[in-house]
Formats: sequence, structure tokens, C-alpha cells
Amino acid sequence: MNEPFIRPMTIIETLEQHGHEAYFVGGAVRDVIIGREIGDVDIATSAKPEEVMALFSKTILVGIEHGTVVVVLDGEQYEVTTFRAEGEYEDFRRPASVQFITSLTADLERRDFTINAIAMNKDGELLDPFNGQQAIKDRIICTVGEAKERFTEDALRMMRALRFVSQLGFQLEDRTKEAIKEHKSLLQHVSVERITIEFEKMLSGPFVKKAITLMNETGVHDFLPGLYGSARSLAKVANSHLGELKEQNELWALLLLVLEEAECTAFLKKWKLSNRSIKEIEFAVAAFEAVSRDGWTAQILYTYGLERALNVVRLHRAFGIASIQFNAVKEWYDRLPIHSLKELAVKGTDLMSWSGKKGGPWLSETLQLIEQEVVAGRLQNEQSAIKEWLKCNQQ
Ligand SMILES: Nc1ccn([C@@H]2O[C@H](COP(=O)(O)OP(=O)(O)OP(=O)(O)O)[C@@H](O)[C@H]2O)c(=O)n1
Ligand SMILES: [Mg+2]
Repeated sequence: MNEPFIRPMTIIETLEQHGHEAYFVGGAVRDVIIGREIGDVDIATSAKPEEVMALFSKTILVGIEHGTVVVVLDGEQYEVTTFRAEGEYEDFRRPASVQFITSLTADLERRDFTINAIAMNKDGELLDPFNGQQAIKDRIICTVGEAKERFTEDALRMMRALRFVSQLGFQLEDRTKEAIKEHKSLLQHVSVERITIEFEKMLSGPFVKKAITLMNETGVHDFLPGLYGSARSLAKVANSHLGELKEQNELWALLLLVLEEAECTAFLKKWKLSNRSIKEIEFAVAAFEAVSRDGWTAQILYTYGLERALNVVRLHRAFGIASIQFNAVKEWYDRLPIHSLKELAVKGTDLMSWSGKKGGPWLSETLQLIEQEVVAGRLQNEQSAIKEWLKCNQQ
């Protein structure tokens, strides 16, 4: 049994000792079969949420109506969900009611794709009523049962299909693909936050080119925030070397640059990104544009800082634009005479005492000029040199 399953095994054993069924399910089972790194380990059980809570000392009730209890073991969290057959769905996103059931097969039957509908018992034996293992062998993403039903139950699954294509490089089964074409408009009913998570995972996958090509073929992007009618731009995104990018922020910056988006803030807000991320992404875009305009300069390195400069180098690489080497940027940055205004050899109070003038707008303007000259290497960062320069340059 793989290491990530060993600790949560005690959850399964405890549940079984008390007469319940319990299995590993979801992405962890899929990934162990594929041989991918395993993320969260989820458990499905016949025990009701209150029964699960009674058996473990540390639990968090995530949502009694969805039957999910988090069991905390040695600081690690495991989602334990009661077998369920979800009732009627309202608005294509959330089940209006959940019916708890005793059958594992019925629980697996309501899951999205066959590769995600495999259960594993504590002995490592697989229970696979929908042939998920075969789909993994054939590298196919196919819904469990009728695609239309799975997508109308939860429209987010259409985005999940594309994100699994990007992460795994699998083919989208024909009927599943046709159903996405037909039902993509249902994505309008899904919360943006959930879509953003899947979209970011899609952009970060090793097979993102394949996923974006499918996105264009199915037209899913027409129902994503700010991407209506942007098939051509997305094709450009697909053709760039996204693997060169390291951070989520760089992916968004690349998207904005390709879209030639004038209203970056409004676009990113539509995706409900945090204000902090929005700031960082916009700063990276601005740095990229500054380098495109002026080439690399000490002033740009100083203004945008090392991290942003490295964002720009990676964006250049993603676009296939010749750029400066990472090391060269780092060394240049280290060699800058100052890295912030704090390191400037003079302060506002010095300027006031030398000139005998009171503070005012002139003060910050003069400090800014000195800062520029020092950064550009035209003026030494020393009090005497700066005093001399002021004498020659002040009206
Ligand atoms: N809209 C959804 C979301 C999830 N699931 C089911 O719940 C499992 C766990 O969901 P989640 O953790 O969101 O996705 P994973 O498939 O586990 O992918 P990851 O490894 O990225 O967590 C899925 O495998 C799938 O069986 C589903 O049927 N429909
Ligand atoms: Mg998971």
C-alpha cells in the first residue's frame, strides 16, 4: 500500500470494526493507479456523519447535508463522506437534497468520470464497477453513465474534464465531448470561485495545449469570465511555452498580455482573484510592458524588483522572445547602487537643512531625481557627491 494511504487506513479499520463499510475513493485512487503523485486521500463510507463523528476524537463537520466529515489524524485532514445518491439538482450546481445510501456502487455511479469512480478497500483491492481502470489504460476521460446527466447535475464537471485532459494528457471520449458542446452554457450557473480553481489547474497542467485546443473546439471559453469570443487568443496561449512559467501569477499575466486586455483589474476581478494576486499580476504585466518599451534598464529592475524581473524573463521564454539570463538579472539586481529609497545616502531632512527651505512638493520631486540618477549610476550614493550635484542642478 502506498505511503499516503497508510495513516488514513486506521480510519477505514475503525469504521469497519464498528460494522460500517469504508473505502478510499476519488483522485487518490486514480492517481495511485496512474502512478502520479497523490493529493488528498478521500474516504467513502456507509456510516452516517454522526456515526463517523462519534468514532473519532477530532472531527470537523463540513456539511451535514452533504454527508462530509473531516477526520483529523496527526494534524492531517481526511474527508470522510457518507455514500450518497444525490437527489434532484437545483440550478445545475448543488444537489437540492442528499439521500444517504448503503451501496458503494450507487455512490460511485453519481461521480463524474470513470477514472474517478474507482474505490479501494483496505487490502488495496479495487472495486471498479464502471471500468475506470480500463479507461486509465486507454487514457480516456469518459463520464460515468450519461454525460448529459453528469453535466446537468454539476456543470463544473465540464471544466474538470478539460483540467484532467491538461493534467493527464488523456483523450476526451466522443460522447463526453459532444455533451460538453451541447451543455457548456450551464457553466453560467456555477460559482466563479469553483471555475477559477479548475481553470488554474488546467493552465498549470503539462498537457495544457491539448486542453486549450479542446476548449476552443467545444467553445467552453465563451462561458468563462472575460473570455467570450477569444478562441484566437487562446490558441496563442496554447502555442506558447507555458511550461517555462513557474507561478500562477505568470499564467494570468501571460493570458492578459495575449488578450491585449486593457482593463486588467476588471478582468481579474471577474475571476474573483484576491486583491493581492491582482496587484502582483498587474505589476508583472507592467514590468513586461516596460521592458518591451525600454529594454532592460537599471531603473526597471529597481522599480519592479527582482521577483518581477524574473517573472518577465519567464514570460519572455514562454513567448519564445530572446531575453536576458536569470543569473545575469540576479547579478545586475545585486549590483544596483540602491534597492530602495531607504538606502539613499540623503534624506528629506538633509535637503531641507542644506537649502534652508521648508518641506513641500519640491522635496519628494528632488529626492526622486536623486534616486533616478543614483540608480542609473550617474551619481554616487554619497552625501558629498549628492550635495555637489544639487548645487549644479538646482535652479
Ligand atoms: N464535481 C465533482 C467533483 C468531484 N467529484 C468526485 O469526487 C472526487 C473527489 O473530488 P476532488 O477532490 O474535487 O477531485 P479529484 O478527482 O480528487 O482531483 P484532485 O486530485 O485534483 O483532488 C472525484 O474524484 C469524483 O469522484 C464528482 O463526481 N464531481
Ligand atoms: Mg481530491
